[in-house]
Amino acid sequence: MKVVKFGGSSLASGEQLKKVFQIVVSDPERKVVVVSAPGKRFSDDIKVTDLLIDCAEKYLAGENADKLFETIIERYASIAKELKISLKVVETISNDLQALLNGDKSKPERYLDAIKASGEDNNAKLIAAYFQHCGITAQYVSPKEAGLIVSDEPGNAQVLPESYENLYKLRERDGIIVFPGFFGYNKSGEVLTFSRSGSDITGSILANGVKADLYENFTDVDAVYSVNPTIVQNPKEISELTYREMRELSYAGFSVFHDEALIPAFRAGIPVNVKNTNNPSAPGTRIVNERANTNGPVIGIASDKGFCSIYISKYLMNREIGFGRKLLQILEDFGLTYEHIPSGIDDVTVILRQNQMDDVIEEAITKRIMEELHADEVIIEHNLVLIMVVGEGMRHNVGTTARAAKALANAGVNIEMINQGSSEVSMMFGVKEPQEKHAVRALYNEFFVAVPV
Ligand SMILES: Nc1ncnc2c1ncn2[C@@H]1O[C@H](COP(=O)(O)OP(=O)(O)O)[C@@H](O)[C@H]1O
Ligand SMILES: N[C@@H](CC(=O)OP(=O)(O)O)C(=O)O
Repeated sequence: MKVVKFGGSSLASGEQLKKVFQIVVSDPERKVVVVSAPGKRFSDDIKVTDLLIDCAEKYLAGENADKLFETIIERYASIAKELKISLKVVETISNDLQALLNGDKSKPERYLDAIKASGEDNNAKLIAAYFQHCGITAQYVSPKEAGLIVSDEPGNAQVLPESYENLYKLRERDGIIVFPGFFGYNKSGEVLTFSRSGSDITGSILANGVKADLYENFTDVDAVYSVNPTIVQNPKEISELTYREMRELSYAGFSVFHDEALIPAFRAGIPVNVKNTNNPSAPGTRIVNERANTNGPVIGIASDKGFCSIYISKYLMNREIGFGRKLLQILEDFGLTYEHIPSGIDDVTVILRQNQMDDVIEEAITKRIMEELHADEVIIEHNLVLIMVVGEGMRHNVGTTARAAKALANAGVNIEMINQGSSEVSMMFGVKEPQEKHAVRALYNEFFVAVPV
């Protein structure tokens, strides 16, 4: 049995849905189909999820959102018209969304999650109707009915272990199951979404739950490329990579597959195959436990914006018991999560996602670190990009860091921070935002284009 997930780009129009149908029926093993909300039809288009967020925020602010509502319903209606299916399903979608928008707003985060989730939920209903219209046995299955239970964290839910046993029962159903991605229900029956792009996570959870032989993730590119194709033109395709490599690359910007979507499939030993809806005969990229071929130390280079660093120096920091704990306690008091902590003898840098910070928080943190930890210096820097150079081959290869650092130096890129050693399969460089593309291209050139020395 295979679980197949289609991303928003594969479901953006009726024409795309016809391809999806052909892909599903061409292989009888494709029994569970996980779907996102309609995505972008062209580069300046707006994803339905983004329209829904905008609409919900207008409702919360008491502003008029009639135009947005119409735009959302029109997305579903145009798909239904293109596919020549009954417009009754669109009427149901319209009524459901209106009821949700008029619902309880006393907990805005939960309200927002319910509206966001409706994008996938309604699309799954529409797609099940289309599959039935095409004459196959297909049914929409709600995550509630299937028992996909998640933690109580709006916009960032995590699957709870009991879900897997519940989902195993889906194996007994006849025909194709069309399952909405991106959300589950907490124990009290409230809707909660995963983080953005989280339909990949649903697919992986279902693959684990039904003990699938393969989790196929259909998107709009032929493969996972060794570098973001919007930064380097026609980059090298990756045919096979490990869960570990993919986890690190997707964490650091390979948006083609959600970083949290690896774990459920990995735990059940289910391989993942990233494929192209627009070119389904291409083999795509396989994500597996171990890979055989190691063509050089590096398999991919990823980069992600939006980080800041807190640099703290204090003479004899290395001898002070509890310094790290007290520092992290201060961050915890502000409800902040951190990403990395590279350190020296008398200095430590904490890297955080910048969107958690503002001027007031930064000032308060600096004050507490200076006063409570008696630091000599505290400097907060913004607009950092983290570049991750990843490859299992780095475990055995000497000199990869030197090659990377030299390539960056030759390209005139100033390295703000290096973190190497904690992970055996990656090294990380911090650079300033304007140097991102330049730095990524220099590294790509070193490891994939130039002849290695
Ligand atoms: N290394 C990479 N390999 C392939 N695609 C990448 C990579 N990094 C970023 N991407 C982007 O990810 C996109 C696919 O992800 P996404 O837009 O979320 O698709 P979907 O709509 O199928 O969920 C590609 O179109 C590409 O622009
Ligand atoms: N629609 C949701 C979830 C998702 O996975 O979407 P996509 O498959 O288009 O990345 C989002 O935009 O976040």
